[in-house]
Amino acid sequence: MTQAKICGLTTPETLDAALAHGAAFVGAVVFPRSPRHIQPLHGATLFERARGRAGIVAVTVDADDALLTEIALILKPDFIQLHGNETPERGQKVRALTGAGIIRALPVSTAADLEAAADWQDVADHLMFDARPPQGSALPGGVGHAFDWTLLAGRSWPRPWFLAGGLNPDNVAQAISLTGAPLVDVSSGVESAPGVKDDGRIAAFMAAVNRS
Ligand SMILES: O=C(O)c1ccccc1N[C@@H]1O[C@H](COP(=O)(O)O)[C@@H](O)[C@H]1O
Repeated sequence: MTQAKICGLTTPETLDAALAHGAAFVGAVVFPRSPRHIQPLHGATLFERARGRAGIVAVTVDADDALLTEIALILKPDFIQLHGNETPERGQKVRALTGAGIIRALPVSTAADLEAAADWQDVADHLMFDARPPQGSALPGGVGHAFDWTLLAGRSWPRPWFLAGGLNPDNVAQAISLTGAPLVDVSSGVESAPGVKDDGRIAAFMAAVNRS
């Protein structure tokens, strides 16, 4: 059965909705340019209710050691999601520095982009295939952009993997059926406006995943 991560949660109500509907992972985005940005201290208070009920993921973009240390000590995530230009060597260092598991987001627009997965097989606990954002995008993720899911059809990967990018309650069942994704990740597709999560859309997304 496919499991889901609901990302970019910023309120107790929407975090509770994600947990109540069975999200296996919940994400806090620590990236000031994002409309979903949360300070580690605020995130620690908010996400404590999820501890032991879902994997807590801190989404970071080329974060420096000082920020990663703050996240590790204060938010205490189960996983750090690397969503920037981090190398596998940097991934090893982030694991050692934070003690958290590693989710590596890989931007995809063509079949060649999938080859980067091999570089991460000894470093990442989970891979995440996310759409490469359109040129000029202010964010490397969370923009509701999808890639050609058929690129993943029939492929297998050395690590459990997430499908991300442009998923929503109306298309997630088709995305799972085409790709066989064991894990899916969503942010803007369960919002009513950028950064504003919607309980009803979270419920509908989870229902579609749970039916798949
Ligand atoms: O959500 C963000 O604001 C964000 C910022 C910086 C890096 C990653 C971000 N989000 C990640 O992107 C995926 C896909 O987003 P969407 O569903 O297409 O909106 C999201 O789930 C996060 O993991």
